Amino acid sequence: MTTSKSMPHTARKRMVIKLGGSTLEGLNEAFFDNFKRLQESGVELIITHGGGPAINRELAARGIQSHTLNGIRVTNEAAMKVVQSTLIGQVNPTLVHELTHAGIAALGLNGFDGQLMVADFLDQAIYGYVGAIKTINTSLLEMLMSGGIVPVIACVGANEAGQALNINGDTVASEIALAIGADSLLLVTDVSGIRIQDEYQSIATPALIDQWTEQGHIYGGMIPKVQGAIDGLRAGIPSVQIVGETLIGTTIIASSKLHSP
Ligand SMILES: Nc1ncnc2c1ncn2[C@@H]1O[C@H](COP(=O)(O)OP(=O)(O)O)[C@@H](O)[C@H]1O
Ligand SMILES: CC(=O)N[C@@H](CCC(=O)OP(=O)(O)O)C(=O)O
Repeated sequence: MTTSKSMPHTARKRMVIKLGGSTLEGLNEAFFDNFKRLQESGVELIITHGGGPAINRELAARGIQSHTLNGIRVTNEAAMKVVQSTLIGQVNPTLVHELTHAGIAALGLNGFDGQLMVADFLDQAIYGYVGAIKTINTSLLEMLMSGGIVPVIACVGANEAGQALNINGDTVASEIALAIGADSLLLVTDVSGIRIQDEYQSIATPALIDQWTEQGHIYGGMIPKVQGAIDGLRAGIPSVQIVGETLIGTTIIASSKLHSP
């Protein structure tokens, strides 16, 4: 991905928080209050979100088949329309409303808005209408954050021809975090981190994650999450965590950090 890389930012901390579709419907006021407190303590926030369960419901209601490959939805033209209308038309405004209700100035966005996420087909023959991000309009995000507005980003990209492309929410989160030079990335999901043989792991390294994935302990929707986490970490995001609604979970650290004295 190339990106209109942001200028080095001020001393304010920046955090990207991705809310998984699996959690969105169960989040309460206390959860959103955490965000308000973070913002009040001077942290600049960007929220990104998925919406897998809501998309599944809409697809089922219309009798449209879809399946996933390594946690990525193989998206045909009909499914793409449903993904676009569900994420942008339903999930995003609901979340913006909840944040507004918690006293946070929030603005809903998707890849079309201000060319926020320009994408190409990832591999049309395999995945159909799935996008890979080419550029991110970081200036737009900078402008909003400097005005105290929290961007709330739906994971729909647009190609140069104006075709909507479906991008996994975890991928969007890590790419946005990288592009704006976030100090930390939080992937909030319906489990308290990575669970291996019934035990939640408080720490994971890329090497362990590779091993767990090969052994089949990490599968489905956890795959793009750990992939986004590792890619982000390797590209320079200082802290990446996969957490549940209590915001406690697995911290992923580079192996070198684990072994350094
Ligand atoms: N090792 C693992 N630890 C925890 N969850 C895992 C693991 N492997 C696969 N999963 C699955 O990943 C799911 C989270 O991914 P997903 O459903 O896509 O969530 P989200 O909507 O938050 O992105 C968990 O609910 C669980 O079913
Ligand atoms: C390409 C791809 O996989 N897109 C995802 C986008 C939504 C998403 O990521 O939602 P979660 O956060 O709930 O997983 C999908 O169609 O389900």
